[in-house]
Amino acid sequence: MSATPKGTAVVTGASSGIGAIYADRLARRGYDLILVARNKARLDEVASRVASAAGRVVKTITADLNDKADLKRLETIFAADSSITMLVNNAGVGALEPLLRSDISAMEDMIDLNVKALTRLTYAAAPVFVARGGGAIINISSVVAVAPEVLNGVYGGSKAFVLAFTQSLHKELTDKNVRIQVVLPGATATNFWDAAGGAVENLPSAIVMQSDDLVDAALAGFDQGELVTIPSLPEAADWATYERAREKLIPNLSLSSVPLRYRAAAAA
Ligand SMILES: NC(=O)C1=CN([C@@H]2O[C@H](COP(=O)(O)OP(=O)(O)OC[C@H]3O[C@@H](n4cnc5c(N)ncnc54)[C@H](OP(=O)(O)O)[C@@H]3O)[C@@H](O)[C@H]2O)C=CC1
Ligand SMILES: CC(=O)[C@H](N)C(=O)O
Repeated sequence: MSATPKGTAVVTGASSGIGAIYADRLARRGYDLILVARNKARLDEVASRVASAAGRVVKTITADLNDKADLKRLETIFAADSSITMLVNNAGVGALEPLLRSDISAMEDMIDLNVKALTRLTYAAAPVFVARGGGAIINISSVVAVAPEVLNGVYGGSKAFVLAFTQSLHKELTDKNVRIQVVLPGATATNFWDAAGGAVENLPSAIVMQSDDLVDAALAGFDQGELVTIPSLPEAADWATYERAREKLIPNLSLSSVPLRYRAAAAA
C-alpha cells in the first residue's frame, strides 16, 4: 500500500456500506476524494472520518443520482476537474421480492440508479480519462449478474448490465491506459438489506461477508489486474472456466446456416 498522491477518486454511494469503505481505503492509498450520495449528514461524517485518518482532501457532493439535474452537475464536474483519476460507480439499490409482488415504479427507479446513472457517469469519465492519458473505472455489480434467479430479477438484470457493460468497456479502453474492473460481491453486511426491505441477520452468516473484507479483497483483485473480481469465489479458476465456455460460443453465435436440429424439426 502506498500513500503517493494519485489524484482524486470519485466514489458514488459513499455515505454508507461498501462505498464508505472504498472511501477509507482509497484515501489511505493516496487518493483525494469526492464522495457522492443523498444523505448529507452521513456523507459529511464519512468525509471527516476519512480525511482525518488518511490526511487527504475529501470533498462531498450531495446528489440524487435519480435526478437528471444532479447527474448533469456531476458530469460537468468530471469535464472540469482535471485531478479526477478514478471513478467508483458503487451507488445502487436492490430488491428482494419477485416480479408478481414488485412495484414497477420502484423497479424503474432501480434501473435508473443501477444502470442509467452508472452509464451516464461512465460516459462522462471515460473520454476525459482517455484524453488525459489514463484513469480507472471500478463498477460494482453483484454475483446476481450471473445468478439472476437468486433475488429480484430486475435487480439481477441491472447487475448483469453492469457486468456486460464493463466487459465491453475493458475491450474498448484497455489499450488507452484506462484500468477497468467490475466487482461482483455476494451478500455483504450493509444497509442494502434494510433498504431492500429485508434483514441481513436472516441470512446464514456463512454466506455474508463484512464490507471491509469485501473492499479489501476487491482492491487486491484490482492490484492483481483483474477485470472481474468475485471476492467470495474460492477458486479463480472456476471463473476462468466459465469465461472460456462463454468465449467458445462467440464464433458460432451468428451464422447464416440453420443447425440440423432446427432444420429437422421444421421439416417434420
Ligand atoms: N450489500 C450486498 O449484499 C451487496 C451489495 N451490492 C452492491 O453494492 C453497492 C453498494 O451497496 P451497499 O454498500 O451494500 O449498500 P448501502 O445501502 O449501504 O449503500 C448504498 C449507497 O448508495 C447510495 N444511494 C442510494 N440511492 C442513491 C441515489 N438515488 N443517489 C445517490 N446515491 C444513492 C446510498 O446513499 P444515500 O442513501 O445517502 O443516497 C448509499 O451510500 C450497490 O450497488 C449494491 O447493489 C452488490 C452485491 C451485494
Ligand atoms: C448477492 C446478494 O445477496 C446481494 N445482496 C446483491 O446485492 O447481489
